[in-house]
Amino acid sequence: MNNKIFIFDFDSTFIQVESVSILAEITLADHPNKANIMKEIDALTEQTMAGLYSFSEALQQRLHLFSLHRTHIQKAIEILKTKITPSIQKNIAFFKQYANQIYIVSGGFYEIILPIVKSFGIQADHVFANHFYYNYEGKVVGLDTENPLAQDQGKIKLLKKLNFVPEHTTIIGDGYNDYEVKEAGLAGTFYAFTENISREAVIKNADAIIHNLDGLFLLSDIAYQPQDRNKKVLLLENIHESVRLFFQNKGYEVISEKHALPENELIKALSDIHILGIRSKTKVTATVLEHAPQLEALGAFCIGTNQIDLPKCQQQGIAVFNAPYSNTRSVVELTLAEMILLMRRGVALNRKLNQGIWDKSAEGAHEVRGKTLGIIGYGNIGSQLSILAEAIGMHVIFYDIEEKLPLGNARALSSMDKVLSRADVVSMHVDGRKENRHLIGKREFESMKHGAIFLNLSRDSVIDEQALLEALQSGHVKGAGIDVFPNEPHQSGSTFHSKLLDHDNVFLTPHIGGSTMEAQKHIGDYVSKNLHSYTSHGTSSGSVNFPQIDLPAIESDHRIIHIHKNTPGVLAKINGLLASFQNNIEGQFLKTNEDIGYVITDINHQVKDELIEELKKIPNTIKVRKLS
Ligand SMILES: NC(=O)c1ccc[n+]([C@@H]2O[C@H](COP(=O)([O-])OP(=O)(O)OC[C@H]3O[C@@H](n4cnc5c(N)ncnc54)[C@H](O)[C@@H]3O)[C@@H](O)[C@H]2O)c1
Ligand SMILES: O=C(O)CC[C@@H](O)C(=O)O
Repeated sequence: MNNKIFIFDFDSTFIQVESVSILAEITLADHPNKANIMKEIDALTEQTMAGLYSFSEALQQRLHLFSLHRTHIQKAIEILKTKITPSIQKNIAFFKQYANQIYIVSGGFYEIILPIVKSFGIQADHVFANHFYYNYEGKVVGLDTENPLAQDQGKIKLLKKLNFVPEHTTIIGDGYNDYEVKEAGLAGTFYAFTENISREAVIKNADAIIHNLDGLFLLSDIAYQPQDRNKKVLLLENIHESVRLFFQNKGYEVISEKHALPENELIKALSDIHILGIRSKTKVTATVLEHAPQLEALGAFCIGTNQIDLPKCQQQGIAVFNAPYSNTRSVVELTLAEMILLMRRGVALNRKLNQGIWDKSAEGAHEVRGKTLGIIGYGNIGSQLSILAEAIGMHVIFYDIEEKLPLGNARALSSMDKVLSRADVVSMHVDGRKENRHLIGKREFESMKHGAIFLNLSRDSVIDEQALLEALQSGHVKGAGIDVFPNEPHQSGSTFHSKLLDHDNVFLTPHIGGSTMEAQKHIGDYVSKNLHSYTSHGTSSGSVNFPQIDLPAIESDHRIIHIHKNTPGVLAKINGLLASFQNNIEGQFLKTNEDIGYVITDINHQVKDELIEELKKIPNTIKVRKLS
């Protein structure tokens, strides 16, 4: 329908909330009477939106209840960008496809609305709203009252000026003033939009009630195909709640489980999943991946990715993301705590006291100050531990297979054996690569100082548990702190077995090095943002197995992703096909690694399904996706 005009309201329609309430929340943050003022503001909004009170008076009254500055407006924009109505966010492609026919008409504020709707392809001259006046200090001193939208019946006055053909005009909103446009004969259709709020006075007058944007697509004769209506996310292992909300707000369908799934169940669960989120427990094997036909991206909501078959992911064009630093500090803090506790024979004394035995003695208890800490693996965790250990008076020596800058007074030694033989405390912080399996076994424990403390908060495979047990039993190793185990249970609350249970100076924790509220929230934010950027814009930065391309959100172009085996000539074939479909390339980005090539192409036409099918037929193609 080329001549159709869609007019969208902004507050509580395009976004989930009223921007005036967010502005008030920000400016009144420390105000002693905040709660009452907010109530007054919300009541005024409600009465106006239900058509019971003068719009212009309510607008002025609300703005007088708090004092607004330019900086508050910037802050509000950042908050409101995260509060876009889910079905609107999900259908960004609709706004881009129909950008010339979509208008925003709002009693809200132009300066807030424009930066938000711009990324949906809506142009500045299609946005109508109020404008602030500022003084020289950036303080808001009023509104442009000449603007019809600052006045009563403002939308009607504006629509008269715009002079659209009423029969071709549909207005979509949650307020009585949206309905009034239809009542005045300026729009042929009014849809009450109830995804965020439903008002009796508004819905009873509507041509139809639409609970989300899908309603509009059903009722209007438009050729838009919602694209990610069926995009599904599976989150396992109790990933932070904010991740589920993030994806739901972006319009994905989310399934969230507290535990890991064994291979056979994972295979069943993945049949229609586009994004999988796991932590360290879920084993994503080649067999699992072969049964995940829709999988586009995989998020390890942790540091380690050794539980994932990364080469197989690459072969199947599945991008993998992790959070390389978000729980680093949490692991370091626990390591320090364990080190101190074990140096004081804390486990044994605590156990005795719990049995009712008072054993007040300094025997075998030492300060960590002045002792030597040997770190194996001086990566993110190892190097941060080094700094904090020095701060409490330890000497630090370390070994890493790669050349690393020693921080503070730490000293790099030329072999692991040298570190093991000189350290009072040995702490493992290597990654879980295959070559590190049983890096520490009988010989290595024997080469440690008599009475050393040993810590492993890295990966279970790194040590030979039986050898550790023997070293503890012989007293050669005085104490151990272990956070990672072979055969960790899939689910919290399960029974756990280990050779190391019930030992007097062994401090065991259920793989919680990174499990703090702070770390889990940071991990959640970081990985989910990267997963969404990848599936919606093609941005691969932060991926551990894909060539890194960092791109802005798709503006007005149509974007195609092509993933192929890294062989010569594929790009030429892609471009040949694009030309044969009469597409003009507006931007193209190619990066390769040893195995794959990753091409992102923005073209000037809507991407045809036939083109995608032809692109898939290019030899060595792994995956093709159209993004808008
Ligand atoms: N317990 C937990 O909850 C928890 C939380 C986070 C991370 N981890 C684990 O901790 C480990 C370290 O994490 P990170 O973020 O510091 O990783 P990182 O990749 O930054 O550092 C690992 C370092 O180990 C070095 N290394 C690898 N093999 C080695 C070897 N054989 N000898 C010496 N050095 C070697 C690497 O060169 C690298 O510098 C990882 O195994 C990670 O999975 C555990
Ligand atoms: O939280 C987890 O499951 C894993 C923690 C840790 O081992 C990591 O790799 O980040």
